[in-house]
Amino acid sequence: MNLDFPIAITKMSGAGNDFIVIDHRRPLVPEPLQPQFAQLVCRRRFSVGADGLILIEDDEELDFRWRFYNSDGSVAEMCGNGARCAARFAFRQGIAGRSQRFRTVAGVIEAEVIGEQEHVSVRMTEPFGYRDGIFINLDGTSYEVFFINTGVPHAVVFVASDQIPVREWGRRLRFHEQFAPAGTNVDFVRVDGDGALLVRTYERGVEDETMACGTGVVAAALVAVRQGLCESPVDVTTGGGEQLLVQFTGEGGEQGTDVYLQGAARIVYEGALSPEALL
Ligand SMILES: N[C@H](CCC[C@H](N)C(=O)O)C(=O)O
Repeated sequence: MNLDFPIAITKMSGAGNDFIVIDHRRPLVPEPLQPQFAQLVCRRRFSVGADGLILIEDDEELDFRWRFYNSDGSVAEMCGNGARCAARFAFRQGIAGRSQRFRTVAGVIEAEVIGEQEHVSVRMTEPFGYRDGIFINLDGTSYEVFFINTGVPHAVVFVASDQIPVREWGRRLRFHEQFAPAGTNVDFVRVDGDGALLVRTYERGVEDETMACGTGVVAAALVAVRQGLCESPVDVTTGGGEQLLVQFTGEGGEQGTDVYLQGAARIVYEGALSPEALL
């Protein structure tokens, strides 16, 4: 790919959901090449490796806008963990202050960079499209599957144990006709006695389990509250073992409003891509 190397990148981790973030206010990768660029740089072991690519760009009225690509090169409307990382990056680069507003395909995201502990809180887009009463057989047992869009589509399944075949069951639901043609992310949720959640997620566009999914833990919390299984604020342990906090007003489901996601957004390293990162 004939680009203007070296290309400065920042590798970030939002609770184990990892991203390559690039200051793209000076266009470096032509738009038609961006999906392929995302696939190549997100390829683990052969390149940087990540669940997604975030390009930060100027916006006429907001602090910035972003382009978000999954590791398979597909564009996603929103990414909760990626939004937290983008806000931390923008603050560190002087692109925005601690309180920020930026544009995504799903809508305008408000973010707050909190203190020095690398924590960021983002206000999510209003959830919509809540569905229940979908029963799907997974292991000889019929599970009720809930659906809600928290910026991207999510199917939510409550399980008694988190020791389940996330990749196998996740793929079956991700491609299930109930969620065609857009497909969906899939969240497997165990509710603890104290009303905390453990959430393991199969992500559309990564096509594997990720260590955390921000819109996924929000979907899980909204459905769990709607089902009377817990109350906001909801502590969530993610598949990678890190903690995220979801809080909102209202009864959950798509009646959840003022939805916030908070957690760490870590800067892992800063570096520069060489042309060999795209072979
Ligand atoms: N893979 C998702 C987008 C990223 C969501 C996830 N990483 C998050 O933190 O919300 C999709 O294509 O719908």
